[in-house]
Amino acid sequence: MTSDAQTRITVDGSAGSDPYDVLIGRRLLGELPGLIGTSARRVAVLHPEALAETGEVLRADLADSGYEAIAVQLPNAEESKTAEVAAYCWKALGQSGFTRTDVIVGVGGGATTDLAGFVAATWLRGVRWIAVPTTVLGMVDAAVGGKTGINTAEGKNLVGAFHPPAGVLCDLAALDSLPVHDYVSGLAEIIKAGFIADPAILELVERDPAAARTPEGPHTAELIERSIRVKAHVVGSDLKEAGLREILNYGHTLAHAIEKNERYNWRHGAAVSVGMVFAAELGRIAGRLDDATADRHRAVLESVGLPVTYRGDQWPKLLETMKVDKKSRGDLLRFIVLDGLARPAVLEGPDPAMLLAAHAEIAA
Ligand SMILES: NC(=O)c1ccc[n+]([C@@H]2O[C@H](COP(=O)([O-])OP(=O)(O)OC[C@H]3O[C@@H](n4cnc5c(N)ncnc54)[C@H](O)[C@@H]3O)[C@@H](O)[C@H]2O)c1
Ligand SMILES: O=C(O)C(=O)C[C@@H](O)[C@H](O)[C@H](O)COP(=O)(O)O
Ligand SMILES: [Zn+2]
Repeated sequence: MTSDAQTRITVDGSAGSDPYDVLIGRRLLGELPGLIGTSARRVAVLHPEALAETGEVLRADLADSGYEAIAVQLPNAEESKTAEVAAYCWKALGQSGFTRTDVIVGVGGGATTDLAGFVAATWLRGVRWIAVPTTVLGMVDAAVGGKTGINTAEGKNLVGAFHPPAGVLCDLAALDSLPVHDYVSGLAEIIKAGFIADPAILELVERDPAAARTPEGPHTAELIERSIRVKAHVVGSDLKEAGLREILNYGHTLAHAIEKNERYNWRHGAAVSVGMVFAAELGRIAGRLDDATADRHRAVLESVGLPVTYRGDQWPKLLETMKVDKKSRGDLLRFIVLDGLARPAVLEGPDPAMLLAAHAEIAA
Protein backbone atom coordinates (compact mmCIF):
# COMPACT_ATOMS: atom_id res chain seq x y z
CA MET A 1 0.00 0.00 0.00
CA THR A 2 1.74 3.19 -1.15
CA SER A 3 0.35 6.72 -1.29
CA ASP A 4 0.11 9.05 -4.33
CA ALA A 5 0.02 12.89 -4.26
CA GLN A 6 -2.31 14.21 -1.63
CA THR A 7 -3.70 17.39 -0.10
CA ARG A 8 -3.57 17.84 3.66
CA ILE A 9 -5.99 20.12 5.49
CA THR A 10 -5.44 20.53 9.21
CA VAL A 11 -8.43 20.97 11.51
CA ASP A 12 -7.32 23.02 14.50
CA GLY A 13 -8.09 21.79 17.99
CA SER A 14 -10.92 23.69 19.70
CA ALA A 15 -12.73 23.26 23.04
CA GLY A 16 -9.81 21.18 24.33
CA SER A 17 -9.71 18.78 21.38
CA ASP A 18 -6.54 17.81 19.48
CA PRO A 19 -5.86 19.01 15.92
CA TYR A 20 -6.02 16.41 13.15
CA ASP A 21 -5.47 16.17 9.42
CA VAL A 22 -7.85 15.48 6.56
CA LEU A 23 -5.97 13.84 3.67
CA ILE A 24 -7.45 13.99 0.17
CA GLY A 25 -6.01 11.95 -2.68
CA ARG A 26 -5.83 8.41 -3.99
CA ARG A 27 -4.38 5.20 -2.57
CA LEU A 28 -4.44 6.68 0.92
CA LEU A 29 -5.11 3.52 2.89
CA GLY A 30 -1.38 3.03 3.41
CA GLU A 31 -1.65 5.97 5.83
CA LEU A 32 -3.92 4.01 8.15
CA PRO A 33 -1.37 2.12 10.31
CA GLY A 34 0.55 5.38 10.89
CA LEU A 35 -2.64 7.03 12.13
CA ILE A 36 -3.65 4.08 14.28
CA GLY A 37 -0.23 4.12 15.92
CA THR A 38 1.68 1.61 17.95
CA SER A 39 -0.27 1.91 21.23
CA ALA A 40 -3.24 0.09 19.74
CA ARG A 41 -3.39 -3.67 19.72
CA ARG A 42 -6.94 -4.06 18.38
CA VAL A 43 -8.69 -2.29 15.51
CA ALA A 44 -12.40 -2.54 14.67
CA VAL A 45 -13.36 -1.69 11.08
CA LEU A 46 -17.02 -0.60 10.97
CA HIS A 47 -18.43 -0.65 7.43
CA PRO A 48 -21.84 -0.80 5.73
CA GLU A 49 -23.14 -3.86 3.92
CA ALA A 50 -22.49 -2.14 0.55
CA LEU A 51 -18.77 -2.03 1.37
CA ALA A 52 -18.39 -5.60 2.65
CA GLU A 53 -15.45 -6.26 0.35
CA THR A 54 -13.66 -3.00 1.25
CA GLY A 55 -14.21 -3.70 4.95
CA GLU A 56 -12.69 -7.16 4.65
CA VAL A 57 -9.70 -5.91 2.60
CA LEU A 58 -9.02 -3.27 5.24
CA ARG A 59 -9.35 -5.78 8.05
CA ALA A 60 -6.94 -8.19 6.33
CA ASP A 61 -4.40 -5.39 5.63
CA LEU A 62 -4.50 -4.31 9.27
CA ALA A 63 -4.10 -7.91 10.42
CA ASP A 64 -1.06 -8.17 8.11
CA SER A 65 0.28 -5.02 9.79
CA GLY A 66 0.16 -6.84 13.13
CA TYR A 67 -3.13 -5.66 14.67
CA GLU A 68 -5.89 -7.89 16.01
CA ALA A 69 -8.41 -6.61 13.48
CA ILE A 70 -12.14 -7.28 13.39
CA ALA A 71 -14.68 -6.13 10.80
CA VAL A 72 -18.16 -5.17 11.99
CA GLN A 73 -20.79 -4.99 9.26
CA LEU A 74 -23.54 -2.38 9.64
CA PRO A 75 -26.80 -1.90 7.72
CA ASN A 76 -26.60 0.55 4.81
CA ALA A 77 -27.45 4.23 5.16
CA GLU A 78 -29.73 5.63 7.87
CA GLU A 79 -30.70 2.17 9.16
CA SER A 80 -27.31 2.05 10.88
CA LYS A 81 -27.93 5.19 12.95
CA THR A 82 -29.94 3.50 15.70
CA ALA A 83 -29.43 2.61 19.35
CA GLU A 84 -29.79 -1.08 18.40
CA VAL A 85 -26.92 -0.94 15.91
CA ALA A 86 -24.77 0.98 18.41
CA ALA A 87 -25.49 -1.75 21.00
CA TYR A 88 -24.52 -4.41 18.44
CA CYS A 89 -21.17 -2.65 17.97
CA TRP A 90 -20.61 -2.32 21.75
CA LYS A 91 -21.16 -6.08 22.01
CA ALA A 92 -18.59 -6.77 19.27
CA LEU A 93 -16.07 -4.50 21.02
CA GLY A 94 -16.73 -6.11 24.39
CA GLN A 95 -16.33 -9.60 22.98
CA SER A 96 -13.01 -8.69 21.36
CA GLY A 97 -11.62 -7.18 24.59
CA PHE A 98 -11.39 -3.67 23.13
CA THR A 99 -9.47 -1.35 25.50
CA ARG A 100 -8.91 2.39 25.76
CA THR A 101 -5.79 2.27 23.60
CA ASP A 102 -7.55 0.43 20.75
CA VAL A 103 -8.91 2.17 17.66
CA ILE A 104 -12.15 2.22 15.63
CA VAL A 105 -12.07 2.83 11.88
CA GLY A 106 -15.34 3.94 10.23
CA VAL A 107 -15.30 3.31 6.49
CA GLY A 108 -18.40 4.35 4.57
CA GLY A 109 -20.78 7.24 4.02
CA GLY A 110 -21.92 9.82 6.54
CA ALA A 111 -24.32 7.42 8.22
CA THR A 112 -21.47 4.98 8.89
CA THR A 113 -19.02 7.60 10.17
CA ASP A 114 -21.74 9.19 12.37
CA LEU A 115 -22.39 5.77 13.94
CA ALA A 116 -18.72 4.73 14.14
CA GLY A 117 -17.82 8.05 15.77
CA PHE A 118 -20.69 7.68 18.23
CA VAL A 119 -19.58 4.15 19.16
CA ALA A 120 -16.03 5.50 19.63
CA ALA A 121 -17.33 8.38 21.78
CA THR A 122 -19.29 6.07 24.05
CA TRP A 123 -17.12 2.95 24.33
CA LEU A 124 -15.18 3.19 27.62
CA ARG A 125 -16.23 6.89 27.55
CA GLY A 126 -14.15 7.57 24.46
CA VAL A 127 -11.59 5.80 22.29
CA ARG A 128 -9.69 7.04 19.25
CA TRP A 129 -11.32 6.70 15.85
CA ILE A 130 -10.40 7.34 12.25
CA ALA A 131 -12.84 8.26 9.48
CA VAL A 132 -12.49 6.85 5.98
CA PRO A 133 -15.40 8.52 4.14
CA THR A 134 -16.43 6.87 0.88
CA THR A 135 -19.18 9.25 -0.28
CA VAL A 136 -18.95 12.86 -1.45
CA LEU A 137 -21.10 13.92 1.49
CA GLY A 138 -18.96 12.00 3.94
CA MET A 139 -15.76 13.59 2.63
CA VAL A 140 -16.93 17.19 2.50
CA ASP A 141 -19.01 17.21 5.65
CA ALA A 142 -19.89 14.22 7.84
CA ALA A 143 -16.41 12.80 8.50
CA VAL A 144 -14.93 16.17 9.44
CA GLY A 145 -15.74 17.97 12.67
CA GLY A 146 -16.53 15.30 15.22
CA LYS A 147 -20.34 15.56 15.29
CA THR A 148 -21.30 11.94 15.88
CA GLY A 149 -24.71 10.49 16.61
CA ILE A 150 -27.79 8.42 16.00
CA ASN A 151 -31.49 9.07 15.36
CA THR A 152 -34.39 8.35 17.72
CA ALA A 153 -38.08 7.84 16.98
CA GLU A 154 -38.57 11.56 17.69
CA GLY A 155 -36.05 12.85 15.22
CA LYS A 156 -32.73 13.04 13.46
CA ASN A 157 -29.39 13.03 15.32
CA LEU A 158 -31.09 13.58 18.66
CA VAL A 159 -28.51 11.52 20.58
CA GLY A 160 -24.81 12.06 20.05
CA ALA A 161 -21.50 13.48 21.16
CA PHE A 162 -18.80 15.80 19.91
CA HIS A 163 -15.88 13.41 19.44
CA PRO A 164 -13.41 14.39 16.71
CA PRO A 165 -11.57 11.70 14.77
CA ALA A 166 -7.79 11.29 14.98
CA GLY A 167 -7.62 11.65 11.21
CA VAL A 168 -9.72 11.56 8.04
CA LEU A 169 -8.70 9.78 4.83
CA CYS A 170 -10.63 10.88 1.72
CA ASP A 171 -9.66 8.42 -0.99
CA LEU A 172 -11.24 9.84 -4.14
CA ALA A 173 -11.12 6.42 -5.84
CA ALA A 174 -13.97 5.33 -3.53
CA LEU A 175 -16.32 7.67 -5.39
CA ASP A 176 -16.11 5.62 -8.59
CA SER A 177 -18.53 3.01 -7.20
CA LEU A 178 -20.98 5.49 -5.69
CA PRO A 179 -24.47 5.46 -7.30
CA VAL A 180 -25.20 8.79 -9.02
CA HIS A 181 -28.14 9.41 -6.66
CA ASP A 182 -25.75 9.35 -3.70
CA TYR A 183 -23.07 11.33 -5.52
CA VAL A 184 -25.57 14.11 -6.26
CA SER A 185 -26.85 14.09 -2.68
CA GLY A 186 -23.34 15.09 -1.58
CA LEU A 187 -23.42 18.07 -3.94
CA ALA A 188 -26.06 19.65 -1.70
CA GLU A 189 -23.54 20.04 1.14
CA ILE A 190 -20.92 21.29 -1.35
CA ILE A 191 -23.39 23.92 -2.60
CA LYS A 192 -24.21 24.74 1.03
CA ALA A 193 -20.52 25.52 1.61
CA GLY A 194 -20.69 27.75 -1.47
CA PHE A 195 -23.63 29.78 -0.20
CA ILE A 196 -22.46 30.17 3.39
CA ALA A 197 -18.76 30.81 2.81
CA ASP A 198 -17.11 30.17 -0.57
CA PRO A 199 -19.01 31.43 -3.66
CA ALA A 200 -16.21 30.13 -5.95
CA ILE A 201 -17.78 26.72 -5.33
CA LEU A 202 -21.05 27.93 -6.87
CA GLU A 203 -19.22 29.26 -9.93
CA LEU A 204 -17.46 25.91 -10.45
CA VAL A 205 -20.76 24.03 -10.31
CA GLU A 206 -22.59 26.56 -12.51
CA ARG A 207 -19.85 26.40 -15.15
CA ASP A 208 -20.71 22.77 -15.92
CA PRO A 209 -23.47 21.24 -13.77
CA ALA A 210 -23.43 17.95 -15.70
CA ALA A 211 -19.71 17.50 -14.98
CA ALA A 212 -20.28 18.28 -11.30
CA ARG A 213 -22.52 15.19 -11.12
CA THR A 214 -19.67 12.73 -11.76
CA PRO A 215 -16.35 11.91 -10.14
CA GLU A 216 -14.70 12.36 -13.57
CA GLY A 217 -15.70 16.05 -13.68
CA PRO A 218 -12.73 18.45 -14.06
CA HIS A 219 -13.44 20.21 -10.76
CA THR A 220 -14.19 17.23 -8.50
CA ALA A 221 -11.06 17.49 -6.35
CA GLU A 222 -11.30 21.29 -6.12
CA LEU A 223 -14.97 21.19 -5.09
CA ILE A 224 -14.21 18.62 -2.42
CA GLU A 225 -11.14 20.46 -1.13
CA ARG A 226 -12.85 23.85 -1.03
CA SER A 227 -15.80 22.41 0.88
CA ILE A 228 -13.54 20.64 3.38
CA ARG A 229 -11.65 23.92 3.94
CA VAL A 230 -14.92 25.66 4.78
CA LYS A 231 -15.88 22.94 7.23
CA ALA A 232 -12.38 22.68 8.74
CA HIS A 233 -12.24 26.42 9.34
CA VAL A 234 -15.61 26.46 11.11
CA VAL A 235 -15.22 23.37 13.29
CA GLY A 236 -11.59 24.26 14.04
CA SER A 237 -12.79 27.36 15.85
CA ASP A 238 -16.11 26.13 17.29
CA LEU A 239 -16.18 22.38 17.86
CA LYS A 240 -19.18 22.38 20.19
CA GLU A 241 -21.44 24.72 18.21
CA ALA A 242 -21.29 27.56 20.70
CA GLY A 243 -21.83 30.02 17.84
CA LEU A 244 -20.15 30.03 14.42
CA ARG A 245 -20.71 26.29 13.80
CA GLU A 246 -24.45 26.88 13.53
CA ILE A 247 -23.89 28.18 9.98
CA LEU A 248 -23.20 24.59 8.85
CA ASN A 249 -26.84 23.92 9.68
CA TYR A 250 -27.99 26.10 6.76
CA GLY A 251 -31.07 24.38 5.26
CA HIS A 252 -31.06 21.68 7.92
CA THR A 253 -33.97 22.78 10.12
CA LEU A 254 -36.50 21.84 7.47
CA ALA A 255 -34.28 19.09 5.98
CA HIS A 256 -34.24 17.01 9.15
CA ALA A 257 -38.04 17.31 9.43
CA ILE A 258 -38.41 16.11 5.83
CA GLU A 259 -36.07 13.17 6.44
CA LYS A 260 -38.05 12.09 9.49
CA ASN A 261 -41.34 12.55 7.65
CA GLU A 262 -40.04 10.34 4.83
CA ARG A 263 -38.87 7.71 7.34
CA TYR A 264 -35.32 8.34 6.10
CA ASN A 265 -36.09 7.15 2.58
CA TRP A 266 -34.91 10.51 1.28
CA ARG A 267 -31.15 11.03 1.21
CA HIS A 268 -29.89 13.72 3.58
CA GLY A 269 -28.51 15.87 0.74
CA ALA A 270 -31.83 15.83 -1.12
CA ALA A 271 -33.62 17.09 1.99
CA VAL A 272 -30.93 19.72 2.59
CA SER A 273 -31.47 20.94 -0.97
CA VAL A 274 -35.17 21.65 -0.32
CA GLY A 275 -34.26 23.04 3.10
CA MET A 276 -31.84 25.56 1.59
CA VAL A 277 -34.44 26.81 -0.90
CA PHE A 278 -36.81 27.23 2.06
CA ALA A 279 -34.15 29.10 4.08
CA ALA A 280 -33.39 31.34 1.10
CA GLU A 281 -37.08 32.19 0.71
CA LEU A 282 -37.31 32.87 4.44
CA GLY A 283 -34.35 35.23 4.15
CA ARG A 284 -35.94 36.97 1.19
CA ILE A 285 -39.33 37.30 2.91
CA ALA A 286 -37.65 38.64 6.05
CA GLY A 287 -36.10 41.36 3.88
CA ARG A 288 -32.58 40.09 4.48
CA LEU A 289 -31.63 38.34 1.24
CA ASP A 290 -31.58 39.88 -2.24
CA ASP A 291 -33.69 38.32 -5.00
CA ALA A 292 -30.72 37.29 -7.17
CA THR A 293 -29.06 35.23 -4.42
CA ALA A 294 -32.37 33.70 -3.37
CA ASP A 295 -33.16 32.69 -6.97
CA ARG A 296 -29.64 31.32 -7.43
CA HIS A 297 -30.42 28.59 -4.88
CA ARG A 298 -33.19 27.03 -6.94
CA ALA A 299 -31.21 27.39 -10.16
CA VAL A 300 -27.95 25.79 -9.03
CA LEU A 301 -29.58 22.99 -7.04
CA GLU A 302 -31.94 22.08 -9.90
CA SER A 303 -29.09 22.21 -12.40
CA VAL A 304 -27.38 19.24 -10.72
CA GLY A 305 -30.65 17.33 -10.31
CA LEU A 306 -31.43 18.02 -6.65
CA PRO A 307 -35.06 18.48 -5.53
CA VAL A 308 -36.31 21.97 -4.68
CA THR A 309 -39.92 21.20 -3.67
CA TYR A 310 -41.70 18.98 -1.16
CA ARG A 311 -45.29 17.76 -0.61
CA GLY A 312 -47.38 20.78 0.34
CA ASP A 313 -49.82 18.88 2.57
CA GLN A 314 -47.21 17.96 5.20
CA TRP A 315 -46.53 21.42 6.67
CA PRO A 316 -48.17 20.93 10.13
CA LYS A 317 -46.09 17.78 10.73
CA LEU A 318 -42.89 19.44 9.51
CA LEU A 319 -43.49 22.45 11.77
CA GLU A 320 -44.02 20.17 14.79
CA THR A 321 -40.75 18.28 14.10
CA MET A 322 -38.79 21.51 13.57
CA LYS A 323 -39.59 22.49 17.16
CA VAL A 324 -37.15 19.82 18.46
CA ASP A 325 -34.35 21.06 16.19
CA LYS A 326 -31.17 21.49 18.22
CA LYS A 327 -30.99 25.17 17.40
CA SER A 328 -34.35 25.85 19.10
CA ARG A 329 -34.25 27.56 22.48
CA GLY A 330 -37.37 26.98 24.56
CA ASP A 331 -40.30 27.74 22.27
CA LEU A 332 -38.14 29.83 19.96
CA LEU A 333 -37.46 28.41 16.50
CA ARG A 334 -34.11 29.52 15.08
CA PHE A 335 -33.02 29.33 11.43
CA ILE A 336 -29.78 30.02 9.63
CA VAL A 337 -30.49 32.49 6.83
CA LEU A 338 -28.30 34.60 4.57
CA ASP A 339 -27.97 38.37 4.80
CA GLY A 340 -26.26 38.11 1.41
CA LEU A 341 -23.96 35.70 -0.39
CA ALA A 342 -21.55 34.13 2.13
CA ARG A 343 -23.10 36.17 4.96
CA PRO A 344 -24.89 33.60 7.14
CA ALA A 345 -26.74 34.75 10.24
CA VAL A 346 -29.40 33.57 12.67
CA LEU A 347 -33.10 34.40 12.29
CA GLU A 348 -34.81 33.94 15.65
CA GLY A 349 -38.50 33.32 16.20
CA PRO A 350 -39.79 34.23 12.74
CA ASP A 351 -43.45 35.15 12.48
CA PRO A 352 -45.51 32.01 11.66
CA ALA A 353 -46.90 33.87 8.62
CA MET A 354 -43.35 34.24 7.28
CA LEU A 355 -42.72 30.53 7.70
CA LEU A 356 -45.95 29.75 5.89
CA ALA A 357 -45.07 32.09 3.04
CA ALA A 358 -41.61 30.51 2.67
CA HIS A 359 -43.24 27.09 2.75
CA ALA A 360 -45.61 28.10 -0.07
CA GLU A 361 -42.52 28.66 -2.26
CA ILE A 362 -41.31 25.06 -1.85
CA ALA A 363 -44.70 23.31 -1.71
CA ALA A 364 -45.25 20.90 -4.58
N1 LIG B 1 -21.65 14.45 11.37
C1 LIG B 1 -21.83 15.42 10.50
O1 LIG B 1 -21.28 16.53 10.63
C2 LIG B 1 -22.69 15.18 9.30
C3 LIG B 1 -22.65 16.08 8.24
C4 LIG B 1 -23.45 15.83 7.13
C5 LIG B 1 -24.25 14.68 7.09
N2 LIG B 1 -24.23 13.81 8.13
C6 LIG B 1 -25.00 12.56 8.08
O2 LIG B 1 -24.51 11.78 6.99
C7 LIG B 1 -25.55 10.89 6.57
C8 LIG B 1 -25.62 10.89 5.06
O3 LIG B 1 -24.39 10.44 4.55
P1 LIG B 1 -24.23 9.95 3.04
O4 LIG B 1 -24.91 10.89 2.13
O5 LIG B 1 -22.80 9.67 2.87
O6 LIG B 1 -25.11 8.66 2.97
P2 LIG B 1 -24.95 7.17 3.55
O7 LIG B 1 -23.90 7.04 4.55
O8 LIG B 1 -26.33 6.79 3.94
O9 LIG B 1 -24.50 6.37 2.25
C9 LIG B 1 -25.37 6.25 1.16
C10 LIG B 1 -25.35 4.82 0.59
O10 LIG B 1 -24.14 4.61 -0.12
C11 LIG B 1 -23.49 3.42 0.32
N3 LIG B 1 -22.07 3.67 0.05
C12 LIG B 1 -21.20 4.39 0.79
N4 LIG B 1 -20.04 4.52 0.14
C13 LIG B 1 -20.17 3.86 -1.03
C14 LIG B 1 -19.31 3.67 -2.14
N5 LIG B 1 -18.09 4.21 -2.19
N6 LIG B 1 -19.77 2.93 -3.18
C15 LIG B 1 -21.03 2.42 -3.17
N7 LIG B 1 -21.90 2.60 -2.15
C16 LIG B 1 -21.47 3.31 -1.10
C17 LIG B 1 -23.92 3.29 1.75
O11 LIG B 1 -23.78 1.98 2.23
C18 LIG B 1 -25.39 3.74 1.67
O12 LIG B 1 -26.20 2.69 1.24
C19 LIG B 1 -26.81 11.37 7.23
O13 LIG B 1 -27.12 10.51 8.28
C20 LIG B 1 -26.46 12.74 7.75
O14 LIG B 1 -27.22 13.09 8.87
C21 LIG B 1 -23.47 14.04 9.23
O1 LIG C 1 -21.17 19.87 11.27
C1 LIG C 1 -22.16 20.53 11.54
O2 LIG C 1 -22.21 21.24 12.54
C2 LIG C 1 -23.36 20.49 10.69
O3 LIG C 1 -24.39 21.03 11.05
C3 LIG C 1 -23.22 19.79 9.38
C4 LIG C 1 -24.52 19.24 8.83
O4 LIG C 1 -24.35 19.14 7.42
C5 LIG C 1 -24.86 17.85 9.34
O5 LIG C 1 -25.95 17.32 8.63
C6 LIG C 1 -25.03 17.67 10.83
O6 LIG C 1 -25.10 16.30 11.15
C7 LIG C 1 -26.29 18.30 11.35
O7 LIG C 1 -26.17 18.32 12.71
P1 LIG C 1 -27.36 18.53 13.74
O8 LIG C 1 -26.67 19.02 14.95
O9 LIG C 1 -28.32 19.52 13.14
O10 LIG C 1 -28.00 17.21 13.92
ZN1 LIG D 1 -25.91 17.99 6.57
